[in-house]
Amino acid sequence: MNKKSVAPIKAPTGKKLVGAKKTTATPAPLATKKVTKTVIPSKKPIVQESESEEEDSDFEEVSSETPTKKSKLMDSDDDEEEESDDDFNKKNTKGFSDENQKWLKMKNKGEDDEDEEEEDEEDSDDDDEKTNFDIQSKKLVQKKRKEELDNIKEIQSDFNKEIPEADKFDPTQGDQSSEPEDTSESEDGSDGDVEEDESEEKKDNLLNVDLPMVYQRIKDVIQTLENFGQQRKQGISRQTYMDRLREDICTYFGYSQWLAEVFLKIFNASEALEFFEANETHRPLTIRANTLKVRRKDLAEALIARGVHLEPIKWSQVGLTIYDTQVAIGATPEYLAGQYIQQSASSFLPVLALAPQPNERVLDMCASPGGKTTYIAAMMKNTGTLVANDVNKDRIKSLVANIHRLGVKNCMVSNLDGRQYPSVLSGFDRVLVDAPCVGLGVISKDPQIKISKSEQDVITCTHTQKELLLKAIDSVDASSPTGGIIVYSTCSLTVEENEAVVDYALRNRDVIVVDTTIEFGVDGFTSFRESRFHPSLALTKRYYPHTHNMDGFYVAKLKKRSNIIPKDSEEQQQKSNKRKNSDTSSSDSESKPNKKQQINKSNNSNNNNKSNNNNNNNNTTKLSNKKKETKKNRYVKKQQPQQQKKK
Ligand SMILES: C[S@@+](CC[C@H](N)C(=O)[O-])C[C@H]1O[C@@H](n2cnc3c(N)ncnc32)[C@H](O)[C@@H]1O
Repeated sequence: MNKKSVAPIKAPTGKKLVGAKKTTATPAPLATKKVTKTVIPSKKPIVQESESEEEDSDFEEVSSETPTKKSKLMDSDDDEEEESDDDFNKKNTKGFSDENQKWLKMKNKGEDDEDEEEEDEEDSDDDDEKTNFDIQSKKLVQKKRKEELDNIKEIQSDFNKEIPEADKFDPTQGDQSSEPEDTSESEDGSDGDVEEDESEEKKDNLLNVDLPMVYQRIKDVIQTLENFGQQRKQGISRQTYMDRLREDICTYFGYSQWLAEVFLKIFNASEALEFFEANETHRPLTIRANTLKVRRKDLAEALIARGVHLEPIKWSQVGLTIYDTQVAIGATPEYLAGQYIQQSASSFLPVLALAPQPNERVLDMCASPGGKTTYIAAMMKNTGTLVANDVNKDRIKSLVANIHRLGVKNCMVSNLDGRQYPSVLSGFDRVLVDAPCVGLGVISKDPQIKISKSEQDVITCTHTQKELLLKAIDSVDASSPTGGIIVYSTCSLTVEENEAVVDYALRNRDVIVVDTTIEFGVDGFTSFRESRFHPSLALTKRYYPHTHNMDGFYVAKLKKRSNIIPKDSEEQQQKSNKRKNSDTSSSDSESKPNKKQQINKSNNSNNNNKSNNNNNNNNTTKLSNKKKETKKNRYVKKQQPQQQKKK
């Protein structure tokens, strides 16, 4: 399978929903007034409206279980497997979108299931109501389609306008930017009135920008960059074109210079444009059926009966994309009964990679508000022990509410800094680190990110992410008969927050990168500008709004090979250096680290390094702080029997 070309969430037409190449229309830019109407076409999904990764934070938290007539609640101990789409096709439902008809067949078509018949009889009273609903639904669909067409016509008339040759970008003619002049350098910065005037002037200027012209120039410059040899103006450097492009991206889409540059480094110019455009539209609204309470097909039938147009997410056994709905998705009896949770499709991925098994010990280190925790519990079939942790006390409330509402019974919640973990509890079979991040994958949900985030935010996050990941690894038992697995994920896209963090873990712990087992996604970077990462980073996966029609995401799966913590790792050296700096009384001779030990990371390598690691244990770096030394040695000792047990 061509992994890069898979579009996992599709519109019922089978076309990718997002991707500027497919349409002549351009997305509504931040500064435009004209093209602001968001139309939900009849066969396009409803979009996610929440402002963050908190899947159901907008929803009322109620834990009552109120099964409806149509929705058969499963006993939470029910051992039934999640259904395949084939099973689903055998079942029936009132038809909605054409695509739904393929997937959910009409009732009473060759069904011989007695229960179904009984249920049909019961439901016959509802038929008139449903017919009425069908008519209303069709009218709504037609109205929306008309609105959509009108909107597209409006956009097209703007963007098909011929750009006068004189207005096109000519790098030989100096600065022709149509964006406002930079008035930030005020003559008298201390005068508040002057500043206010200038800011008003800026706003006015922004509204006067000829956005269609800027957009056309973005396309022209990209075209030139793609055929640079033939199309460049003589003597004009690629950098000049790139600078023009960045400026125009900032003007048109409203990004800070820094952030536009970040994405122009990650993507080539035309892909960057697709990415920026995708961020102007929301991702489809998706829900996850809670298999502790209901099967996806039963939930789908119940929701369809309420006037919800939906489709299964093809690559998931529990996901549904909502295309249109007559009812509030966060207030149906099925929702209140905990049969589903609103969860972005990308949020399924780390849990699929983690693949928790029944009866295991699993830690979700950064768990609130619990979208992934509750999915993990469902995959564990409410058995074993699941520990859900979050440092933020306020967010713990929504975590606990979701745990209750979804009927999770194998979970304990802790409110700690994840970095405390191995010293509080360890020996887990699997750990998920869904790390706090800058959130560059969720710009469509929170457009403020375009201007609010800075390089410093990335640096701060990266630091925490590295520490959390190392502690997550230390919390796992390498000799777990079923696991020894760590999954690291973020909803951000910088290489610093993703591949660089995993590479740091490879250099500091005895772990290897393994396949996520998710069949789609773009391979992680093994090199990025001046950085070089371990080749196995290609096994990690990136997800993009413009490629996969889901929030930007990163997923890496690690397998722990031994419980040994190299004493001369970068991490230890950094700690040691910190201590040296902070404790002037400690002499240099006391705190010098050992020579850096290289761990052989090759997946095919034998365990030669094991003896090195063991030797290294006796070679513990001297610590200036006695207390810390005692604690650390205790930890190493605690780990040794596990290492022996493994062999
Ligand atoms: C991306 S969100 C997690 C989303 C969650 N996994 C879900 O699926 O619903 C990151 C979480 O990490 C938490 N967090 C931040 N720093 C942390 C730390 N040092 N230890 C533990 N949790 C932390 C934040 O409070 C936030 O809830």
